[in-house]
Amino acid sequence: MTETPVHPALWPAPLASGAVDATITVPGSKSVTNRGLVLAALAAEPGWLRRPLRSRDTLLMAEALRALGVGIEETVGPDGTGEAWRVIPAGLHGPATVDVGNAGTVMRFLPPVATLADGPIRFDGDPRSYERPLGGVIDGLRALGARVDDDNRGALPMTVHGAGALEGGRVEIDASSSSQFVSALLLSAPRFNQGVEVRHVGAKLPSLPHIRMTVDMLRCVGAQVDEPETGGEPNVWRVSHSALLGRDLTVEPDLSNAQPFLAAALITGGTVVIPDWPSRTTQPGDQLRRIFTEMGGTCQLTDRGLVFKGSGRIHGIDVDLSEVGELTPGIAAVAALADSPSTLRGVAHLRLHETDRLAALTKEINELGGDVTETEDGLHIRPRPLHGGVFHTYDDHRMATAGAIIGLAVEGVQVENVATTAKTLPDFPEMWDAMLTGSGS
Ligand SMILES: O=C(O)C1=C[C@@H](OP(=O)(O)O)[C@@H](O)[C@H](O)C1
Ligand SMILES: C=C(OP(=O)(O)O)C(=O)O
Repeated sequence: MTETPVHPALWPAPLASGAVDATITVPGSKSVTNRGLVLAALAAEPGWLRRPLRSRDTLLMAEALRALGVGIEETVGPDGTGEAWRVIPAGLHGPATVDVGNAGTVMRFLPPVATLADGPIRFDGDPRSYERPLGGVIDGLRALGARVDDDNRGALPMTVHGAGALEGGRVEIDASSSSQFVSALLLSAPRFNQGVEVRHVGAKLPSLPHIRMTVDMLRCVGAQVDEPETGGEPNVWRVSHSALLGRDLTVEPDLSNAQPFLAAALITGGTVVIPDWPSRTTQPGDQLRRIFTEMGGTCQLTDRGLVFKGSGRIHGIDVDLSEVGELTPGIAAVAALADSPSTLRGVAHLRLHETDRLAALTKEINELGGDVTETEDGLHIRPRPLHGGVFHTYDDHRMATAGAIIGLAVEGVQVENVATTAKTLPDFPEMWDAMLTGSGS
């Protein structure tokens, strides 16, 4: 047998030697951390963000807010335990430049904030950020009274000419390509002179839990929000003009980043405990309890956290993932190892995520011997025996963790650029090793 060549940029994904048995402390949620930073920056008084995620996406958000004049001090919490960020709001100033990297939350949530600054804010980012949809935010802000120069028409790079205030009011947008358009306009709306009424006019709206998260977090800092789920008009959200409170917020663990570890329990017939799994949350990752149970696991919320066990069998699944699109790469990886076919639906918008995730998953799983076809809005996955090879990641953190999941069960998988996991989980390779050697936290 010839040895698989090892390339420095290739990470040999460890093969599981048996059932995993580990407790994994998962760092804070990206989505909660970045919303928390924006809301704290817009508040009328200082606030705390405890157990924030420190990763590329959240450090870019913090750096951008600092560039606009906000104070963000990294420190230990008021009771001396754990890491915390003290956020000190200030008048927002331009000129400034914001690097969005490839963070959807930064490129969408910050342009509305920039309209409140007193000068031009230039937005730029990774090459992929130029291809990700932003039109709903740009057109929405223009309709609300902002001046935006988008040389790339509806995409980055662009300049928001902050005028120190924004009129706000009613706006219609099509958010079918990203729920983040709605979240973006709502998050800054308490600071618009007239607040906002956002009406989504597209055929579908992905990632609804993330919009619920926006509404919940706005209410938590004192904002007045009317929304469809508490008796409001369908597809319409209203946020009133008001001052925001500076709060002391503890960030929940990132349940979407718990996914690869839960998948490891499922694949190896082992047990993984995730401490501090919230009993009530808007995070889409909470739906893993249902999805991975249907795929063969069992789970229980206990005092120790979520206890998830694999049964040694992995079943295929037919599931609409439109609410939880960011879970698709991890589910596809597990489905490729299942005992029956899977159909993943409702995720056409993933073609414009960090990479075209539907094309990337199809190509990379098939190159390992799999049988995946793209549909109009998802994937058909027919499990076949897989073999080793390079799993390319296209600068997509969730492709890297998907490759690691497959590598648990397939010898010789090498994940290209595993460092891309730094977007939301910088310590992933170390955490993965610790899980497999039984030295998990
Ligand atoms: O608001 C958020 O924090 C997010 C919303 C979703 O975006 P899309 O609606 O663009 O899929 C999700 O995929 C992304 O990872 C995080
Ligand atoms: C889609 C994702 O990220 P972003 O916030 O960049 O849209 C993701 O994390 O899966």
